[in-house]
Amino acid sequence: MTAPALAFERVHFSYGADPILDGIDLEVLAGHVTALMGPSGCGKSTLLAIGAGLLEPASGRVLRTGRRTAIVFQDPRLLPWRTALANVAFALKADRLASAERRDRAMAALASVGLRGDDVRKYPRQLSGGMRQRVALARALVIEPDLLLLDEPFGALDRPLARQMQSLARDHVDRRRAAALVVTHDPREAADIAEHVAVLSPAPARVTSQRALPGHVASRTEAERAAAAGALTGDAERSPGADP
Ligand SMILES: Nc1ncnc2c1ncn2[C@@H]1O[C@H](COP(=O)(O)OP(=O)(O)OP(=O)(O)O)[C@@H](O)[C@H]1O
Repeated sequence: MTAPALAFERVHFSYGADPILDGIDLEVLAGHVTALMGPSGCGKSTLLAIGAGLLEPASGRVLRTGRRTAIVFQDPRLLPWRTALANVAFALKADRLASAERRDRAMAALASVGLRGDDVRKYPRQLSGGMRQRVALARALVIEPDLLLLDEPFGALDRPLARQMQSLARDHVDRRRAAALVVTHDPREAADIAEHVAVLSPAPARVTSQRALPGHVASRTEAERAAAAGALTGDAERSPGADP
């Protein structure tokens, strides 16, 4: 039995008087990627922020078993006054490493997302949107998180690069037996990266379906991926409030 690395139990949340989450029950398992889907504005980013401890639920519980959580937002949120290298190295600040060690790890994380040479010394404003997003992923992975929360982080990237970044996140989950919760609108992306998929209803959101996809993503055949994407599209269409 795989243990949950993150569990939401009857989580409710409102922004002021607007109820957004209406009793979310969801488990994110160690060693697995869980895709989170649902219509725009239903509360997916809000749920991720609660999972990261950035927002407090109005009621319900959030259980986290790992020590380290990293989150990558839709927009990269880099520190504009630091270079790409310094942004990534800064994430290791709490680790009390020698500065040369911090720098080496940050360089390795940047190399893994394809940033090398002069680019690592550039400031965020000097990088393309896709490069900034890759720096944000490097900053998340460099701390070797037990829990990785990704809010559509590959949207700004072209398809081959997006796939490369997905597989980096996937490798991290497999290597470290980390857990990942990944927001996506794309059933095909979910079928390519996830073991589990949860679909939320429009706000105030509940989990309307949860589906385990067949096998490990690495051994999933093209036909299985296509079938899973088709089933997920069906789930989304049957979700209450979905466009007819
Ligand atoms: N800080 C905030 N204050 C007030 N309302 C907010 C705030 N952040 C988000 N909302 C509202 O809460 C609802 C859920 O937003 P959220 O960003 O969590 O949805 P989402 O499912 O991630 O959307 P999308 O798929 O479009 O990114 C939306 O109606 C949004 O306008």
